[in-house]
Amino acid sequence: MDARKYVKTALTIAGSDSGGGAGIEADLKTFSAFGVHGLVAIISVTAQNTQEVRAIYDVSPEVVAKQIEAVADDIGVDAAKTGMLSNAEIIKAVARTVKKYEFPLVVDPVMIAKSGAPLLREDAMDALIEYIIPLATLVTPNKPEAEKLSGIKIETLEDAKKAAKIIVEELGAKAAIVKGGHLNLSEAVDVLYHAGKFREYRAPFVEGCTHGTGCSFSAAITANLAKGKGLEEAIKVAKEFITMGIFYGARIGKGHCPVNQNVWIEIPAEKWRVYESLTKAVRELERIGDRILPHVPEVGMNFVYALPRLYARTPKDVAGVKGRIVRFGNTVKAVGSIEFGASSHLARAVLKFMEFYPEIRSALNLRYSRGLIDRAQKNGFKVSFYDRREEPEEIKAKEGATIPWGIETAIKRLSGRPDIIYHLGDWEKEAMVLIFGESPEDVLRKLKMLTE
Ligand SMILES: Cc1ncc(COP(=O)(O)OP(=O)(O)O)c(N)n1
Ligand SMILES: Cc1ncsc1CCOP(=O)(O)O
Repeated sequence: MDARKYVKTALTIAGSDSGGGAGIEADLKTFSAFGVHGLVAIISVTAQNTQEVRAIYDVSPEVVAKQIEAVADDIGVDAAKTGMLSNAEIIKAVARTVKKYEFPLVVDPVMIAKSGAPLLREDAMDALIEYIIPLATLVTPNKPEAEKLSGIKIETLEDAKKAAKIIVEELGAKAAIVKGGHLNLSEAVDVLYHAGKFREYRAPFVEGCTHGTGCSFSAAITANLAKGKGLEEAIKVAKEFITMGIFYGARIGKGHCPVNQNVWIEIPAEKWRVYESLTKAVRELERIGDRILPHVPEVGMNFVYALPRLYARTPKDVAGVKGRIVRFGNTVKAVGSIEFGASSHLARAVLKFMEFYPEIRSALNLRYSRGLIDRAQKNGFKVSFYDRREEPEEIKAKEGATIPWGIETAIKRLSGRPDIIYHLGDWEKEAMVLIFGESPEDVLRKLKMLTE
């Protein structure tokens, strides 16, 4: 078996961003997120952070060409992209060199950094149009870049379509996608012109981090082309990837924070870890069910585990037992499967707790009894409580607000992190004890100490 054919490679010909948000660094992280081996030809070193570009030092055109040849001749390139190309001499060297190979080439016509610094010299624009655009499988300009390339003003979606068509039919690219991030529409709409047809890609505008979006989007398309996807499918995946990367952006630095490329693999990986760990813990709970039985509330129990704090925002990001855990003969039993979004009450309790203590991601509920609280205190657990009768009217009036209010009240009442929070109930509300821990195993450990 020749395992080499299963490893796909993508080459980025671009500048380095010392802040790790855009350029080569964003491209490599994106390639990795798609399981593609990344190759590089660095054209420029920038001293850059989230606020500014402090210096630019271009590599010689000869060394740029040598980098491309070195990797293409030995390793092979399944797809490539260009980013910052900086000057006309580098542009000509890149064009001369890539022409010798047959890989698909995605061109992100980088001109100006988000911080406002020019990354393409004024006099290099003509060279970009003359030498690079005609070699492009796809060009991925944003609005200002598309305006420069096409020579038309873009205000509407129709203008974006015209610009994409000009880039293909007049400048010679095979396809062009004009990104709608700057278009003041209610959605982020990108317009592709390819094989004589238009196609729109839509995604909701999300609040988040945008430094490196152009680089990461074009790198995601390149990685998917390297994996053998067709152009339109590669763009569709890249659009999902970038929307997620912006939403879960890495909030670092004081300026434009960068896209989070890791999220594409980290959320699915963390979801699996959460699922596995909770499944094991629920099985163990069922195994020791006879001693849990007296503590099962009338409404049943749940056992939850949230994604890490960066990704835990709503109950959908918290796994729990569908249908809860109930009394079953002389033991307890999970009614349904473990699913994200299966819990409402406990999920909201954990999400609120994580705002104060992000490491506390798991919880379980029991029927309140004075005995349990006494045992908790004897075991050295930190215990706090809230009184539903003290709940302010405006919180009562808001759907789903009682539990977060109660958890916050109980946390603030205590100095230090509680292990257990209880409340004594109210009219038609059962008194309840909530055990919190870093993981389901941690919660189980506390539960075992309480119920021995
Ligand atoms: C080295 C380097 N290359 C490209 C850029 C552009 O990145 P950014 O300013 O975030 O713009 P988009 O990539 O989002 O279009 C850069 N800053 N540095
Ligand atoms: C009613 C209730 N109140 C606190 S925990 C609990 C039971 C579990 O509820 P959910 O399944 O919504 O987490």
